[in-house]
Amino acid sequence: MSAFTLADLERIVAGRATSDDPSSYTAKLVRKGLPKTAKKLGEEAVEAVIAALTEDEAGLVGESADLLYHLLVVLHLRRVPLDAVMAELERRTAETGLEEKARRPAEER
Ligand SMILES: N=c1c2ncn([C@@H]3O[C@H](COP(=O)(O)OP(=O)(O)OP(=O)(O)O)[C@@H](O)[C@H]3O)c2ncn1[C@@H]1O[C@H](COP(=O)(O)O)[C@@H](O)[C@H]1O
Repeated sequence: MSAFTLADLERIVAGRATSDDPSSYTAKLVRKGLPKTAKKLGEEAVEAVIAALTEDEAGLVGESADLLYHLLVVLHLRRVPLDAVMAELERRTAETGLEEKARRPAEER
């Protein structure tokens, strides 16, 4: 399992957002502003849907990575911390009572 988390990528995006490094795609995207970045997120979502229906696992993994990255850039531009999204997911899971079960190792369930 990868040790890399969305929180790691959120920190990197925040750092690169104001970078003057011409190679930074994040800085380029952030400079375009929220409307263009949100539109790009929508395009990436459509590409992920198409990949889910027509591509192999590697294709879907690639499009999913693009989608999550662009979502993080939109959240950054809206100044919404990823943690707020995770807290909402946690709140919903707590309502189902499945949270404890998910945290316990499979053999204990
Ligand atoms: N995870 C990503 C990531 N996923 C997708 N992309 C970029 O998103 C773009 C999407 O590809 P498209 O073909 O749809 O778009 P494009 O034609 O390249 O660009 P547009 O002109 O259409 O916007 C590609 O250029 C990808 O490089 C990403 N760019 C950066 N990151 C990560 O963000 C961090 C900071 O990156 P930099 O800002 O580039 O330093 C690093 O950890 C990177 O790995």
